[in-house]
Amino acid sequence: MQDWYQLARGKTDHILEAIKEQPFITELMNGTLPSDVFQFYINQDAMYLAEYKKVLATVGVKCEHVDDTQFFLDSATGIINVENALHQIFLKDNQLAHEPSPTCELYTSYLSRIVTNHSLEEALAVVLPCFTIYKEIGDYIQANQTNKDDNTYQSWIDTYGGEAFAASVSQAIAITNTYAANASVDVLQKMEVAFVKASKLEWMFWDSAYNKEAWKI
Ligand SMILES: Cc1ncc(C[n+]2csc(CCO)c2C)c(N)n1
Repeated sequence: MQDWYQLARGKTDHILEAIKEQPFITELMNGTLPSDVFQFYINQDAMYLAEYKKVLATVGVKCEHVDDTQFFLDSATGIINVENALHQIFLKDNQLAHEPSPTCELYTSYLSRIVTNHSLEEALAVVLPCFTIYKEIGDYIQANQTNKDDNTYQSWIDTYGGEAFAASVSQAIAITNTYAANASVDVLQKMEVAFVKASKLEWMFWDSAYNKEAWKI
């Protein structure tokens, strides 16, 4: 029998395929992504992560089982360690922006609204693409690149591809599947909407970085 994640993942095939074709991803894989574009991304991502770790901590607090709570609190702490290390390598303090782009604002606000005002099941669904899409894209880049010894962005790629990150992604999927197994048809429908929308926002986040998205006014 198909579990909830397999079903929801199936609804996002077109989004994953579109992400793999984004110039941000192809140029990151080739090592040709302009450094100012990557800087923009890392800068926006630092602001995204500052919100996302609070979102994960909130999901943890809402979980019913102590192990699930522990998982999300550990993941929130992990962000501070792992992602900050990446930002230290790639983020240049001299030209830091402090205003989130429209897409960064939209994504973090959407996550926060669902996690704060909606069910635990929708909260689990909305935070999941952040784990699963980075895992799929990390693995995709590692499998298709031909320049592992000579890519400026290799430490970013290796953070999300490979085994260490895989265990945490599997656990996030398993927890979400467990709660989905007891959810009503109505809640399952809402979980799918949240999962698909967050997946689209992952596409938009890379797109907005590539185009250095600014506020129109
Ligand atoms: C926009 C955006 N989406 C997802 C990630 C990846 N990510 C951020 S926190 C986390 C969970 C624990 O590490 C993961 C996988 C990112 N960096 N930026």
